[in-house]
Amino acid sequence: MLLQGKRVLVTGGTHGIGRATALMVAAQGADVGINDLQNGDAAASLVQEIQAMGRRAFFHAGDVADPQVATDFIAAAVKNFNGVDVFVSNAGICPFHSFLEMPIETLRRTMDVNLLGAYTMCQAAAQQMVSQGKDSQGRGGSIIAISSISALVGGEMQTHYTPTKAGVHSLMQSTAIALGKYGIRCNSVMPGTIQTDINKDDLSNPEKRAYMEKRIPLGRLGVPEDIAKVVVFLASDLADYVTGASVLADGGMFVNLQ
Ligand SMILES: C[C@@H]1O[C@H](O)[C@H](O)[C@H](O)[C@H]1O
Repeated sequence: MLLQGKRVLVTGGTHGIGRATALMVAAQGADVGINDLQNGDAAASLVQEIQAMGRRAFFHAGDVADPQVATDFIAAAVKNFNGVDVFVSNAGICPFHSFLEMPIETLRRTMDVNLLGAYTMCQAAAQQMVSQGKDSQGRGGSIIAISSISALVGGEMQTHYTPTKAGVHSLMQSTAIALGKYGIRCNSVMPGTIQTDINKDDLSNPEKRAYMEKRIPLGRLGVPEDIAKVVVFLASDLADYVTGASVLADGGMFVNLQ
């Protein structure tokens, strides 16, 4: 069990990469706090599934774009678990849209959820981790932000999205420096094209799907568990000397020029 007794929080945790992460960290021995926009069947069944593994779990509804939700989510972690050891900033949106006609509302919403939300959530988690102090091995906590291959490359219909993913990657580089003295590690994961709700419509176009699959040396689109495994590594003591890093998990898509 790589995460025995660790207290892990996940945003955007009731579906896709977030859900797979919540289940996999629980399977590795962690207690899990989940945040997502709405409470509902997905949240309730996830909490039940984790409790059925013998772990503690709670759900906290709220929009990450609202900084107050960050404060409240951490307060809920203190109430339920007496603190936090691992924070996974996963909540994100990608409403594909052309650049020239991009509505300001779509741009603002994408920036507020993907970057402002990641910033305020990671800051609130770090403030709590600093107040908890280091453990006997000098560990102060692990913050993991879900960035993307799109932090490194562009997307015609993602001009509002790719800057936020580059921003999340950069945020982890700077917080790694700011928080190293507290024994807190900060890293990003860069998923490639992972089949989730976020791109279901986009990949329902057979040409687009075939084009993306052809770009992947491992020959398949990713699944949420492919990313959850990387999160478990970065959350675990196996990554004790890993901070300020970014892990591409894209089946080789990024390097595949020719
Ligand atoms: C929505 C999703 O976002 C990812 O970051 C990457 O850009 C994928 O290709 C896209 O399908």
